[in-house]
Order: sequence, then C-alpha cells, then structure tokens
Amino acid sequence: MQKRCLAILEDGTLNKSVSFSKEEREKLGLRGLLPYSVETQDTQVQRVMDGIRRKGFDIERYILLSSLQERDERLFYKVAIDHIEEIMPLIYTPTVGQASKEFSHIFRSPKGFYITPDDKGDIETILENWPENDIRIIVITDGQRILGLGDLGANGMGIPIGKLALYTACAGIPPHQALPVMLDVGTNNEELLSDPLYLGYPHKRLEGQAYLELVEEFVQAVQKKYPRALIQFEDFLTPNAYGLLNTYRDRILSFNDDIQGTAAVALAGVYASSRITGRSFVDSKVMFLGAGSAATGIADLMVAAFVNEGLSLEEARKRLWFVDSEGLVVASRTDLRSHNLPYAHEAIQSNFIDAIDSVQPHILIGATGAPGTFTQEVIERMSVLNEHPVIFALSNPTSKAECTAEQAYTWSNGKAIFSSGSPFGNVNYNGKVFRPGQGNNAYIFPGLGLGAIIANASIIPDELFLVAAKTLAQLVTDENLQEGALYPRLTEIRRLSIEIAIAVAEKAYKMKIARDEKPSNLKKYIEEYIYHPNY
Ligand SMILES: NC(=O)c1ccc[n+]([C@@H]2O[C@H](COP(=O)([O-])OP(=O)(O)OC[C@H]3O[C@@H](n4cnc5c(N)ncnc54)[C@H](O)[C@@H]3O)[C@@H](O)[C@H]2O)c1
Ligand SMILES: O=C(O)C[C@H](O)C(=O)O
Ligand SMILES: [Mg+2]
Repeated sequence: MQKRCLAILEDGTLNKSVSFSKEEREKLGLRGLLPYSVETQDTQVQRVMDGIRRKGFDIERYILLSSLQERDERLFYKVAIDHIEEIMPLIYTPTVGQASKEFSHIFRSPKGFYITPDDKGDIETILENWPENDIRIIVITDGQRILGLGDLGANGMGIPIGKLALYTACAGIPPHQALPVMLDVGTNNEELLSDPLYLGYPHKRLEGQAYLELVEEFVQAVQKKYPRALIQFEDFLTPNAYGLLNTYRDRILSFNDDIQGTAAVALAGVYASSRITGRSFVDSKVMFLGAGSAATGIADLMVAAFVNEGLSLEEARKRLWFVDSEGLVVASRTDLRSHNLPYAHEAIQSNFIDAIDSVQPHILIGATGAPGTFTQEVIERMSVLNEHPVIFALSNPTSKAECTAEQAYTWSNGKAIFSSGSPFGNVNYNGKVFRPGQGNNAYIFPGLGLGAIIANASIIPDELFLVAAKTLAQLVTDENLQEGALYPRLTEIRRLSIEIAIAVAEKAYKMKIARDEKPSNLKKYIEEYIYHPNY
C-alpha cells in the first residue's frame, strides 16, 4: 500500500521534504505538514552544504550527514556526489576513523546488520530480518584492524557503512542492494570493554575454530539468501585477513579490499608515475615500509604484473623489498609470516636507512600505521637516489600517515611524486602548487565491485584487479600529472568507476567466470542499472 502523510516524511527512501510539489502534497496527504515553499533539490543541497560549513568540527559534520542519510537518502547522495571532494573526507577517511572510535558515543539509530557469537546456529534465521531481498554487495568487518587505529570492536561498523556509501556515491550501486555487516565477535580493547556506553559484544574476541565457524555460517547464510552478493572483507587483522581470503577467494564472489583493492590502486599509481619518471614499471625497484596485509597485497599484484610483462617469478620478487618494525625482511629472519617469505631475500639484515642505501629503490610505499616513519632523512636519501622519488604514504587516517604531503615536497625540494591514503590539501612549495593524489582503494573497489556485480562473476581472480589497475592508470591525464597527482580528481570518480566496471566485467566474460550473459550494450546496461539520487 502506498504510504501517506507523515509516514512518507519518515521514510528516508521516499522523503523529499520541501521538494514535494503542491500536487504531491495534495495527493499524498502532506498539506499542512510542510512549510509553504516548494524547493528544488539543488536548493536543498545548498542548505545542507551551508549547514556543514557552519559546523566547527568534522565529527559534527559526519553526524549531520549520517542523520541526513537516514532522513532523506536521495538528498544525502546528491550532496555526496555533487560535492564529493568536500564530502568524501567527512563520510570516509579521515573522519570515519574518528567516528568509528566514537561510534558508541555518537550512535543515534542503527544501520546495517550485526552478528555476535550469541547468534551461532541462527544466522540464516536472523538474516531473514533484513528487509531487502536483492542484496548485491556486502562489506563485512570484525573491527580488529580499523584503518591504522587498531581493534575498535563493534565500533568498527563505521567502516562498512562508509565504504558502502562510497559504493553508491562513486559507482551508483543502489543503496537498497548494499548491506553493511559487523561480525561482532568481541574486542580485546580494554578501554572499550570498560566503557559503559560501548555497544558491542562485551567480551574478549572469539578466536580459532569457533571464529572461523561463525564466518562460515554467515557466508553460507548469504549464499542462500543472497546468492548474487559480493562479499568484501574489510579491516580484518592481517592473519585473519589472509586466512579468510585464502578460504573464500576461489569459492565465492569475494575479495579482501585491504589486500587486493589497495594493491590495484597502488599499482595504478606506480604505472602512472612512469610517465613522469620515464622509468618503465618493469625496471622499477620498490621498497615497502610495513610488511602487513596492505604492503604484501600490493607486492603480490606487482609480481603478477611483472610476470605478465615477461619476468620470471624470481626476477619479479627481486624487485620488491620490505622493511618492517624489525628491519629489512631477509631470509635469515625467523620471525616472518608466510606472506613475507617470498620477499625474504638473501641479504644482510639492516635498518630502514641502510636498506634504502643498499637496495636503492625508485619507489617507496609506506603501509605501517606508524606516523612519521618517513623522516626527513628518508625523503632526502630517496631524493639523492632519484630525480623524482615516488613516495606513497598509504596509512590511514591522516594522523597515521608516514609523512605529510608538505614534508614530502619540502624535504625533496619539490621533486617527490607523492600520494597518500588520506587526503592532503594542495601544497604551495617555492611558488609551485602541488595537488597530492589520494592513493586509496576508494578509486578501485566501487568500480571493481560494480563490474563484478554486473557480470555476476563467480569469483574475483587477480586478473580483475590487474585490469582495474591498468584502467585507472590510463584514466590519469597529463593535466593530473602536471599538478603532481598520480590519480584523477575525485570529481571524476563516477565516470572512472564506470570505466573500471566495464573493463572488469569484460574481463570476467572473457575468463568465463561471469554467471550472467553479456548484455549487447554493456555500457548502456550499466548506465541503466546505476542509481541516480535526483528526486
Ligand atoms: N591507502 C589505502 O588504500 C590503504 C589500504 C589498506 C591499508 N591501508 C593502511 O595501511 C596501514 C597498515 O595496514 P595493514 O593491514 O597492512 O597492517 P598490518 O598490521 O598488517 O601491517 C603493518 C606493518 O607495518 C610494520 N610496522 C609497524 N610499525 C612500524 C615502524 N615503526 N617501522 C617499520 N614498520 C612498521 C609492521 O611490522 C607490519 O609489518 C593501515 O594504517 C591502513 O590504514 C591503507
Ligand atoms: O579505509 C580506507 O580509507 C582505506 C583502507 O581500506 C584502510 O583500511 O585504510
Ligand atoms: Mg580497509
């Protein structure tokens, strides 16, 4: 039955507030419930932007936007799409980091789906409580490694909510087809456990077999109710991130964004950097600071890319070097995890600076969660070794970046080609304005996910990440590079995501992993599928 009167204004998917026309007000029983003026959606966008700009703190802006998302979904997405450069840092990194830390304190009304160990055996049943029947994309976290902020338990729900808002804003996934999931298995964060307002399962983390069984039960429930849904694993602690990736990558439509999405965005940036440095990718030597899931994910995709260009596996791996909190990753070390072993070269263990001197990398990629680790000495060494050192400070949020954009440009005398996981504003150095690109998986996952959904792929093999990386790199313009950015402007993100989606879907059809027939006009099909927030 069609909703009427207040029920319409209280339904965020139907509400358009003062944009209801006089005729609609008459027909829907809204006369008397709204002020006189009938406004366009653009005028409402203006009012929201004024409200955002009037606030003193980003966390208040986050709360305002979160309430808007509930109250008037289309207006929320219209604001996000039309002002993406201003809004993305408020609904995503860095503000989503702070919002996650404070989640239990700023909580107003629930969004998304929660699973705890108490739900064991019932997940299929409780999933029936979710009102939508056609979920296409799920972002799930267990909150144990939220950005570089550590174990935030159930407070980590901010991340799936934020990632899915980007799926809609950046790639047009219809919001009712997206499901944020918190796998709340407890937290080992004592501060949260002793916080009387903490909303999560107030116990130490479930681990081992019981944990894996809960994930498996969830995956099976999803397969049953939402067999087309793509599951994106997000912000799991590295051992679980790899464990779950290895369990599910060849079995279901899924990927780990921190390992694989990050890999594609970094590889795209590295490809684009060749056009400035003049050094081809295949001749590049890369040093990673940090040897966790993000850095190793990048290296693994780079190996696949090198091998595609004709190198042997061994030659490929030899171009990639890691330094972690214990120093250079070398074969003689006994503390390494299995994902490090392919990159544990025969060399003498050393500290970071000595490793730079001995390896002489062209590209430096930080994924440590440890701020300030790209010191002046590090940037200066890289600048002595390279005319244009390529520097990625990927750790999020901004407070965890290995260095700031300003430091990278200043310490390299304006020579660095710099990208960061969280946004930095333009930097004026010696009269030249640099626009640092944002090396964040947000350039990849929306388009990749859209492509996988469109093809209804059965799995997401590395080839799909490679094609996404190549497509993104090709979309970087000379103008972007002249500004100093290895990535296009975010204002282009919807167009970029569609290009990535087309390339990914095409590849899926070619590899015969698509479960749906290829439409006669793929681009038109995608354009008809995607969500537009206009009233
Ligand atoms: N930009 C992006 O798109 C993106 C994507 C994924 C992850 N990240 C960021 O990457 C960071 C790391 O994530 P992860 O999942 O790889 O974490 P992780 O815990 O798996 O890895 C961290 C690594 O950094 C090393 N490390 C820590 N402190 C160090 C120090 N002072 N010196 C040298 N090495 C140090 C650790 O030894 C470990 O190898 C996080 O801050 C996350 O936000 C960014
Ligand atoms: O969430 C982000 O901004 C990127 C990435 O997935 C991360 O975990 O840091
Ligand atoms: Mg992440």
